[in-house]
Amino acid sequence: MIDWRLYLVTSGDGPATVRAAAAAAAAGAGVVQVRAKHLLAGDLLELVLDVASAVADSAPGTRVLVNDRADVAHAARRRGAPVHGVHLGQADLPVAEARALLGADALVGLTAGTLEHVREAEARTGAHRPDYLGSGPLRPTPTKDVGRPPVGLAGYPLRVAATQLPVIAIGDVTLADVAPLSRTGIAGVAVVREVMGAADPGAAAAACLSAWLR
Ligand SMILES: Cc1ncc(COP(=O)(O)OP(=O)(O)O)c(N)n1
Ligand SMILES: Cc1ncsc1CCOP(=O)(O)O
Ligand SMILES: [Mg+2]
Repeated sequence: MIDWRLYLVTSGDGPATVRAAAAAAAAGAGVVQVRAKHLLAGDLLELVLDVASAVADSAPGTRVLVNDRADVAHAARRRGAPVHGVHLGQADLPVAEARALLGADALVGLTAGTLEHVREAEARTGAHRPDYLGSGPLRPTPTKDVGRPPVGLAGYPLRVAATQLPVIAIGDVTLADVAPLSRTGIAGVAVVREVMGAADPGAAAAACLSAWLR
C-alpha cells in the first residue's frame, strides 16, 4: 500500500539533496521522485543511487522514482538499488514501454495536466495504464514553466471524478494548500520548494503530512 499523501520531487544534485530526500522520507513522505533535468544520464544515475540508498536506510517503505528516464531507473535497478519506477511526461517513453523495460512490478506515473489527459489515461488498460497521475500546476510555479493554464483548487474534484487512478496535485503547492487540497479527493500532493527549499526538510515534510484532513 503506497502512502501518496506527500510526494517529494527533488531539486539539486549534491549531498544536501540526498539528505533532504532522506529526511522527508523519514518524516513520512511515501514517494520520492529524483528530478534533475540538468544532469546527463550517467550523473543522474549516480544521484539516483545515492538518493535510493539514503531513502532506503531512513524509510524502507518509501518508493523512489526517477523523473523522465526509464533507462536510468532500469540501470539503477540492475545495480540492485531500491528504485521502484519512473514518472513519465506526455512526451516521454510510453507507459507500456517503460513497463517492458522495468518489469511488471515497477511503478509508472504519468503527467496528466489537463482534464483530457486524465480522461485519456483513465481509458487505458493493461500495461498501458499508469499507476497514478500527476496533475497541475495548482498555480504557476517558478520551478517549471508548464505552459498550460493552472488547474486551481476547483479543478481537482473534476479530475478526481474522471479517473479511478490516484491523482497527485503538483505546482506551487505550499503547506497552506494541503488541507484544502486534501478535501478535493486527490491522493496526494507533490512538492519541490516546500520541502527542498526549507531550512529543515524533515520538519517541512512532517508539517505537510500533519495538515492532511483525511
Ligand atoms: C508527480 C509529478 N507530476 C507531474 C510532473 C511533471 O512531469 P513532466 O510534465 O514530465 O515535467 P518534468 O517534471 O519532467 O519537467 C512530475 N515531474 N511529477
Ligand atoms: C515538476 C512540476 N510539474 C508541474 S509543476 C512542477 C514543479 C513543482 O514545483 P514547486 O513545488 O516548487 O512549485
Ligand atoms: Mg518529464
